[in-house]
Amino acid sequence: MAQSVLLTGAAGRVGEAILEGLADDHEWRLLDRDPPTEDYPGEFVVADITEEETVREAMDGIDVVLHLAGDPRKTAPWDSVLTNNIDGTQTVFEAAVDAGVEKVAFASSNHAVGHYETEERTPDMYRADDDYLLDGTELPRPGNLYGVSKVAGESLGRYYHDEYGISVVNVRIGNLTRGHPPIDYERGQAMWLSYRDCAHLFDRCIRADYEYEIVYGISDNDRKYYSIQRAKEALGYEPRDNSAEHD
Ligand SMILES: NC(=O)C1=CN([C@@H]2O[C@H](COP(=O)(O)OP(=O)(O)OC[C@H]3O[C@@H](n4cnc5c(N)ncnc54)[C@H](O)[C@@H]3O)[C@@H](O)[C@H]2O)C=CC1
Ligand SMILES: O=C1O[C@H](COP(=O)(O)O)[C@@H](O)[C@H](O)[C@H]1O
Repeated sequence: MAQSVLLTGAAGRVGEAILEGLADDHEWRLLDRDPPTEDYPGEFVVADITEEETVREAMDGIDVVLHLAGDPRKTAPWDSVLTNNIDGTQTVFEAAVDAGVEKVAFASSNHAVGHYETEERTPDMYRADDDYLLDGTELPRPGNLYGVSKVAGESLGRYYHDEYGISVVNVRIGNLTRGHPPIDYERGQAMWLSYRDCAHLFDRCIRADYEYEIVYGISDNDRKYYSIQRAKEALGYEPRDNSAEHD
């Protein structure tokens, strides 16, 4: 069944992948501080996610929020992640709960666990014959301040779920690229997320029933150090791509 979905950060790359795959499948309200540069489905709200009143208005009639808006740079400075990623995410959750939204899918990141990639483990853990695997039950171990902001977003989701019952899924996205995996970059190949698997994964976030989840958002790569088992079990994720098929 089609759902009424608010997509924040709609003008970005992940938003592009989602809309390419799902434009006709749901009723869309798109939000971004940048105006659209291409055709888009539904309506488009040009706003900053830290503008509380506008975010509240954008929640009206919404079933599911896909919250992507934020500073995606792994080198992002603290003032930017504090404003855009932490304060903005709190504004989105607060407005979602008050509006009676059923589910929020939060774009978390591999960088929430970046410091598991120790000198001793790398580069072996990026290779298919290594069995090191993170499954989402491990404690966060952010690799930079951007990663800290993603852990904060996951924690905000935990609080809003436990306090108000809203369903929350945190998708620790790997490395999204169009068409083929990153070239000459073993780490990026191990955490590749194709455009069509990205759209399918967020479709499952919209449609599946869950309480509070942390899943890894990568394709079914032969080389992987993130498990996709929880995404399969909790969401019904069935990826079709594999970075090893692009060598
Ligand atoms: N692209 C990737 O491989 C990965 C992306 N992510 C996360 O996914 C989300 C989307 O990332 P991308 O699409 O790659 O980044 P992007 O930079 O292409 O898109 C982000 C969008 O959010 C908007 N935005 C940023 N701050 C905003 C604010 N305060 N108010 C309203 N809009 C705002 C920007 O205008 C931009 O259109 C981010 O939260 C990022 O951290 C996580 C892991 C990997
Ligand atoms: O969280 C993110 O991760 C991806 C992949 O990380 P990288 O260390 O391989 O660059 C990155 O491309 C994206 O911009 C970022 O938001």
